[in-house]
Amino acid sequence: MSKSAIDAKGLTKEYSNGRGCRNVTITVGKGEAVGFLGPNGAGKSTFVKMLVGLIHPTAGEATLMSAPIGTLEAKRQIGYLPELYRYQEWLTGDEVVRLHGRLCGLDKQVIDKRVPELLHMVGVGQRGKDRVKHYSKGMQQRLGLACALVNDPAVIFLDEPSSAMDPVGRMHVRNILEELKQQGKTIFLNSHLLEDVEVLCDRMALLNNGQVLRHGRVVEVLQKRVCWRFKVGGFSPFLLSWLMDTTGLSFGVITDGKAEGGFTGETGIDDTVWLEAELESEEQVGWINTLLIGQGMTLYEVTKVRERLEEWFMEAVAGLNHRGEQE
Ligand SMILES: Nc1ncnc2c1ncn2[C@@H]1O[C@H](COP(=O)(O)OP(=O)(O)OP(=O)(O)O)[C@@H](O)[C@H]1O
Repeated sequence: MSKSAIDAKGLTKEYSNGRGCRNVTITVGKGEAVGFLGPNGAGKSTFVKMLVGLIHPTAGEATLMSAPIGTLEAKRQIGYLPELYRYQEWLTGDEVVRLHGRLCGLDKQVIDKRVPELLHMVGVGQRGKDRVKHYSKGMQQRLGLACALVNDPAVIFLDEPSSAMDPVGRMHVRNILEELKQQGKTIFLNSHLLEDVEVLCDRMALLNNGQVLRHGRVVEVLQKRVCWRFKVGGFSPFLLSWLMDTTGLSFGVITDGKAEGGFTGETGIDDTVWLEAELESEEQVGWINTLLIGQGMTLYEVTKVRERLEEWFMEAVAGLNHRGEQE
């Protein structure tokens, strides 16, 4: 039995206008969470639609829990929350989830037990008695999550699951996904919320113009660049250029409020600042400390700052020829 939940080889969908998703090869282990990132129009939804069997690939192949995509065997094992899907607005929330349960072939006893539990879990609760036409967009997304989970799937595909939600709703969804991951579910998350990907996902792939540009384990991607911050007193612009010349490193001065007592660079009214630099090794920290103290500065604090996924993303897509939705 394969250890991978998703195994795609050269999966391609070329729409008649030449857009879509090209030659994507990706393996996701059982119980792993993977984040699929990319600018608007990069091909994320297209890739997921192929995996869940909604559209046919024009080339390549893939399996889900060892079953070829598009087959009933594969579909039985997945849950799918499409992006901003509109549910039957004449039904109540409770009826919508029950309908999904029946479409999945669940027994009535299972549906009777599971639907109220799910509505409670996703935060729809008693609003499940209201018609969907009275739901906000965020509430519809909560309902969609309940629908996606009704068959207790092994692999869950979520396309921007909390894009219409307020911050409290987003945190709620993140907690639900963390809980599902702890239960051993495989999660495939398309998201622009990089913080969610950073917190939740083991691995990530970055798509641009339909192709995977970068991929890797989230911790490894984020550990490649490590910045250090030094809080120093007695600072002056002259010392900054001296420091850069001596070390050959580039130092930034943080003045945007992250530092206590920002450096104005003009009058030296407040000479306590945070200096930030990307270092090649931890050994350089001691060397810089010695240099700073040697120049008469007071060293208050040294901290390691991991790169955030958001910064990584901005850097990865900067300067790219991203076609997006343009001609
Ligand atoms: N049915 C279709 N026919 C033709 N082109 C399409 C179709 N669906 C999507 N596209 C195009 O394929 C490309 C990929 O679209 P897709 O929706 O997969 O991107 P995405 O990464 O999910 O974007 P977003 O982040 O905005 O949701 C886009 O250029 C889009 O315009």
